[in-house]
Amino acid sequence: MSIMVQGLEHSVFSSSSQGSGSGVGVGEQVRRLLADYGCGSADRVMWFRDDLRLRDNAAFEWLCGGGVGGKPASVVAVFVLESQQGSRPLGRASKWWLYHSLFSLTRDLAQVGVPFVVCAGDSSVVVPELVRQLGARKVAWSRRYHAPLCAVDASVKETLKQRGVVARSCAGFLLTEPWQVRTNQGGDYRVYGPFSKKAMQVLEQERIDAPTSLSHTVTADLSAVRSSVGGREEATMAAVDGLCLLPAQRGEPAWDKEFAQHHRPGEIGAWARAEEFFRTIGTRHGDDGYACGRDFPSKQVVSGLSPHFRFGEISPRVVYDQVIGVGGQDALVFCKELLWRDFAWHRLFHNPLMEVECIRGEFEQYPWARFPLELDVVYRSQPAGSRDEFRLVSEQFSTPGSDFVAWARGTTGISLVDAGMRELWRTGVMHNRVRMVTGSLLTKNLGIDWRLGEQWFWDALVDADLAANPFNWQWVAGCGDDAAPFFRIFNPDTQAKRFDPDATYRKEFIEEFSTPSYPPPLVDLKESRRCALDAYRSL
Ligand SMILES: Cc1cc2nc3c(=O)[nH]c(=O)nc-3n(C[C@H](O)[C@H](O)[C@H](O)COP(=O)(O)OP(=O)(O)OC[C@H]3O[C@@H](n4cnc5c(N)ncnc54)[C@H](O)[C@@H]3O)c2cc1C
Repeated sequence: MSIMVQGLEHSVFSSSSQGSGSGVGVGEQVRRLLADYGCGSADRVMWFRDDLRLRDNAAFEWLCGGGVGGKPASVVAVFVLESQQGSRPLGRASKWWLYHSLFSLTRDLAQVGVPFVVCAGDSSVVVPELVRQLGARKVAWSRRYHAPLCAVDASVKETLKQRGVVARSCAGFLLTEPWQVRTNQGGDYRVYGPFSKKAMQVLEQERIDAPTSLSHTVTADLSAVRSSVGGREEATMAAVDGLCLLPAQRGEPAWDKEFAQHHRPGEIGAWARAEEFFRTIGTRHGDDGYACGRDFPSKQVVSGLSPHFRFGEISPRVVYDQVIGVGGQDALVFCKELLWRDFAWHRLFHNPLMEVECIRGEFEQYPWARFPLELDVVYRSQPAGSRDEFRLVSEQFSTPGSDFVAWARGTTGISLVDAGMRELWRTGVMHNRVRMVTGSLLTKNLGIDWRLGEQWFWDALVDADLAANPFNWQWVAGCGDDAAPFFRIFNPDTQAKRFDPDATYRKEFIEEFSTPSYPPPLVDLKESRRCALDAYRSL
């Protein structure tokens, strides 16, 4: 299928490698696409994926280094919204983020005169074809670590190699690559404690071995880069629009109306947030420091960097080095949190089916409620506050289904859970402690399969991450690697008393907090806890 977008009709390719529904082959589609951008030829191609930044981007730096025969190199950048089998389609909130991040990168690339080709399709076909038509001799990208995506990259590399094109992949998405941190026997880690200890040793060794390469003042020598054709910013913007990443472009209600108040996607936004965090980690200590304060959702002590890491707008190594350099307990605790991200990817690398299968196989027998999740129905249901309409929608579901809608829309009558789910809905993020509490209520008190919660978070989080999301859901449900023991069931009321003692957080997100219109609890916490433990013992 090819669609018409503000005069640019070639940005969405058929998912088939053979051609579009209109019968035009990929080769012809790419030719037209490049014509839209006015791109004739280029020496080099940078394939951007989850590394939407120019600073501290090793692949981009490598590509931009040196010219060709004494002349500056000409570089074309490309981003493909991948549609091939095996790539998990982005959730709605992530699409919102991507839209703005691509705009930001478009502007940054335009400033250095690099044309940025944006399209959708099967990257294993589109990228080699684009390289061929441009006549490029060098291609670079940042590595990724999920098996189906690794397979795509390997196939692209092989195709390019056969044509004599040099393809180089570089690290940059994580602090440590999943195979870098190994047990003394050479195996992978399943427990976080020893993993983080070893990972910190690896990072320290890298710092000793190559101190200058980690200074992070190096950015690509952009003066050596000149586009042979000049930037076509408008063409890129039209192509980004053509991807239909925003709810309004798909005719959905404006669930994103508050997002821009909370987030600034893109490299500049990532640095603004990081610099603010670098200032606070060195100046706030004790109860208000990161180590203690990070568990309190109303204290603004966490970094808020997760969506920026997710889209690679800032490198985790820059942040790690800067924070560890501050010294002290708060800095150390933060760096260890950052290593949970690496651990999740380490586990996904060794368990590519983590999103669909319980790591601890016996949990497949747990009697969790499962039902087909129709996210559109949840989106159409009324937000909190309109109970009558909400009931109308939930009547379409079985009891567990309607419980799920109540959970997703923040109308369970359990205040910390409702505040978290409404925070997620309104802002696209949720505080970590509240993610744990909401996940526990869904899987243990409401008895609903963790995979349904994972899907909702995948759709609603701007930081939805291929590894961190299923990894943490399995952690909460008790069936994952180094997971919370099943019998440790969070009591949301006790958690609220402890971490939101004056209800500041709950009042921020629940307008009708403590009023008669706030619903009664959907579930008896004690009784449901007892049922969950009985079911667990029967495994
Ligand atoms: C059920 C559930 C689902 C989650 N889904 C995601 C997800 O899809 N994407 C995601 O990035 N995080 C996820 N997390 C982890 C965590 O909640 C977020 O990383 C954190 O809330 C982001 O806020 P921050 O950047 O202010 O964190 P900070 O406290 O400032 O931490 C710094 C960074 O460390 C990393 N980090 C911290 N905790 C974790 C963790 N438990 N697992 C992995 N990385 C961590 C993140 O990259 C984060 O940005 C999930 C947690 C739970 C319990």
